[in-house]
Amino acid sequence: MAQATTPTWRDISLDDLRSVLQTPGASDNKYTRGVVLLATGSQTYPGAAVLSAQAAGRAGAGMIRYTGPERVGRAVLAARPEVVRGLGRCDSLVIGSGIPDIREDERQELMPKPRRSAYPAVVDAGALTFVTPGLSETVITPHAGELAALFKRLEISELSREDIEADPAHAASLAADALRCTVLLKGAATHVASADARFRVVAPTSWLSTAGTGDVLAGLLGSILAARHARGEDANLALDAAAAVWLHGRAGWLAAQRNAGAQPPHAAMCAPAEELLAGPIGAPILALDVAEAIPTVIAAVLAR
Ligand SMILES: NC(=O)C1=CN([C@@H]2O[C@H](COP(=O)(O)OP(=O)(O)OC[C@H]3O[C@@H](n4cnc5c(N)ncnc54)[C@H](O)[C@@H]3O)[C@@H](O)[C@H]2O)[C@@H](O)CC1
Ligand SMILES: Nc1ncnc2c1ncn2[C@@H]1O[C@H](COP(=O)(O)OP(=O)(O)O)[C@@H](O)[C@H]1O
Repeated sequence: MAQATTPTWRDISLDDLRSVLQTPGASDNKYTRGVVLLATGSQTYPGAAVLSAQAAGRAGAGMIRYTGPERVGRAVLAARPEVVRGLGRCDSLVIGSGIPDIREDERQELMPKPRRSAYPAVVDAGALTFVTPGLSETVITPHAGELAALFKRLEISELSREDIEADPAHAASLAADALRCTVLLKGAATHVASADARFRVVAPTSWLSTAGTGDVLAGLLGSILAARHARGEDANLALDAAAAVWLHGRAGWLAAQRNAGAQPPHAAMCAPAEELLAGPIGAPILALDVAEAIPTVIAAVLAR
C-alpha cells in the first residue's frame, strides 16, 4: 500500500487568493453570497460578537445571523443594523469567540459533531473546550495558550504554550493529525494544517497583537467559508483558512499605515510580508480598524 506523504509547508499565492475570493455577478443575491451564523460574544465579552460581525460583513458575507444573549444581540445590532437575529438557513458557523465558558450561553448544542456537518464551522476561544477528535468540516483557531490547554485536556501531548511557540509548525501538524480537523494556530506566523495541506502565513505587521483581532479573524474566515459553501463547491478549509489569515494580516498592515497617515496603493498590499515588515513601521491599531480595512485589501487582490 502507498504510504501517505506529509504535505510540505507553503505560503498562499495571489492566484490562490483570487480563487478563494469571487466577485459577485448579476445572478447573485444575499443567499448565493453566503450566510454566516455567529454564536459569539457573552455577557462577559459582548465586544467579541460586535467584532466578529463587523469582520464577517466587511469580508463580503451575503447575510449575517446572530444567536446569543439579548444584551449582546442588541450591541451587535447597534453596530451593524444589517445583522439578522436568531437561527435560520446558513452556510457557516462561527462559534466561541468571546465566550470564556460556552455553557454560560448554552450554545454548545450548535457545536459541530463527528459526522458530516451541513455547513463548515470556525471553532474559536471558549468553544475549543468542546473540541473532540474527528469534527467534520471544522477549522479550529487556537493561539498557543489555547492549543496547549487542548493538548492537555485530550491527552494528546504535554507540549506547553512555550513549546508550541518555539515550534508552531510541529504543534499545528500534531494537532491536525490527532484531531482530524483543520487547525489554524495563530501567531506572528500563523500555521494552517489539515490532512492534506500546510500553509505558513507570516503577518506583515506586529501591531496586530492587540485584543480582539482574533475575533475579527474568526468572523472573516466565517464569511469566506460561507461564500464557498453557498456556491455549492466542495470545502477547501485549509486554503480558505490561509486566505483569511493573509487578508487579516494585510488588513492589519493597511490599518497601521492609515493610522500613521499614509494611504498605500493597492499594489503595496500584495507585496511579500518580509518586504512590508522592512517598510514603514505604521502606528498602533485597534481590532475594529482591522475589520474596517478588509474591503480595501479584497479590492487590492481582485484588482484587474
Ligand atoms: N472585546 C472583546 O470582547 C474581547 C474578547 N476576547 C475574548 O476573551 C476571551 C479570553 O481570551 P484570551 O485568549 O486572551 O484568554 P486569557 O487572557 O484568559 O488567556 C489564556 C491563556 O492564554 C495565553 N494567551 C493569551 N493570548 C495568547 C496568544 N495570543 N498567544 C499565546 N498565548 C496567549 C494567556 O497568557 C493565558 O495563559 C476569549 O473568549 C476571547 O475571544 C478577546 O478576544 C479580547 C477582546
Ligand atoms: N506578534 C504578532 N505579530 C503579528 N500578529 C500577531 C502577533 N501576535 C498575535 N498576532 C495575531 O493577532 C491575532 C490575535 O488573536 P487572539 O490571540 O485570538 O487574540 P484575541 O483573543 O484578543 O482576539 C491573531 O490573528 C494572531 O495571529
